[in-house]
Amino acid sequence: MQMREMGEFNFIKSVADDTIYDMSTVICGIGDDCAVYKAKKGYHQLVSTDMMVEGIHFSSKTTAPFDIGYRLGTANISDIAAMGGVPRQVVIAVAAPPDGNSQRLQEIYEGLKSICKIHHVNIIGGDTVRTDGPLTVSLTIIGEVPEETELYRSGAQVGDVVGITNTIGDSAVGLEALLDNARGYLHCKRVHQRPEPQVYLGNVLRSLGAHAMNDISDGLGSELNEIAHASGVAIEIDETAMRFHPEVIQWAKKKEISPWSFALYGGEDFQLVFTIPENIVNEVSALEGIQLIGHVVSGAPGVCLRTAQGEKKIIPAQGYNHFSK
Ligand SMILES: Nc1ncnc2c1ncn2[C@@H]1O[C@H](COP(=O)(O)OP(=O)(O)OP(=O)(O)O)[C@@H](O)[C@H]1O
Ligand SMILES: Cc1ncc(C[n+]2csc(CCOP(=O)(O)O)c2C)c(N)n1
Ligand SMILES: [Mg+2]
Ligand SMILES: [Mg+2]
Ligand SMILES: [Mg+2]
Repeated sequence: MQMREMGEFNFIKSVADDTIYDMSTVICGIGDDCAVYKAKKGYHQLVSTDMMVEGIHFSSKTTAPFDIGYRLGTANISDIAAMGGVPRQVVIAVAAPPDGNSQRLQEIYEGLKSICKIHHVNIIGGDTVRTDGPLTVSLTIIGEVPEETELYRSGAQVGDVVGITNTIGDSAVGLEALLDNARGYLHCKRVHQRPEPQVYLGNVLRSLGAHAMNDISDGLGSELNEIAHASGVAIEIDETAMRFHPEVIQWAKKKEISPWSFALYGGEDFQLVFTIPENIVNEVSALEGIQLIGHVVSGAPGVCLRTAQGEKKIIPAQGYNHFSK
């Protein structure tokens, strides 16, 4: 059924059930002028918002409707993870073309509900409007973190070790493989379509005493530069320390480019990049899904890659930029 046949209020009704996955915090969900939730004493509230636009963040070639909702959830949950927090509540806004299929939107909600269920995040409200432009979905998320323990981009200190969670560049390879109709590359395609936010590792890193953290949405080059500039430090990444997923290496070889270009400038991995003091390096490196890849050093704020031959190459802040292409 087209959205114009279904109408705004029937659409809202059709997506409003099965949206609360942690009853203990919600006083009023979908249905009134505002949602009402309980904030926990002794915690800071975290708020962030990220949207997805058809043709920019997804297309019918790259992303099924379910996965649009899933990735929208991940992009937002990931920002809470990047502060060391726990995600709690979301509100979603939808701008839909009137001749669009309501079933497709309901599938987007199924994807969003699926990732929210995993992380016990409640969908407590939203907004629905018509647009003559592309389908646009926007999510605002609320999370919490024990007060004064949240991790900022500005916390890196000279002497810290730099790490990431899991592997990166995977999503960008997945996107290229999907756009090229390449066979295989199932891991990378999966990461592009259903990335997993790193809430658990973000919280473990915070409780162990990490100094700074950021999530990788635009590319490691961009995120590391954000940490370096916010903290007023220089960051050196060791070229030989990074382990890439075998599919990333295989794709990079096929395209005759370095796997680093996917990791540094690809984006949408939704892994975490962080800095930790020397005294917790052993504990952190014993965690599953952690790679230590560099150091925080003194010097003018910026990021460089130390090559196997000992050369220093500057890593520019050149991740994905919506207005640079
Ligand atoms: N249009 C805007 N108006 C006000 N603040 C904004 C706007 N766009 C972004 N911001 C703020 O700018 C900061 C950086 O936003 P950005 O979207 O780059 O966050 P990010 O998590 O690093 O990246 P991504 O969007 O890729 O997840 C955040 O504090 C965000 O709230
Ligand atoms: C069809 C299609 N083409 C290109 C891309 C790549 N892409 C779009 S937005 C973005 C950065 C994160 O965005 P934001 O900063 O808004 O969080 C990236 C890497 C894609 N996902 N789908
Ligand atoms: Mg953003
Ligand atoms: Mg972020
Ligand atoms: Mg974000």
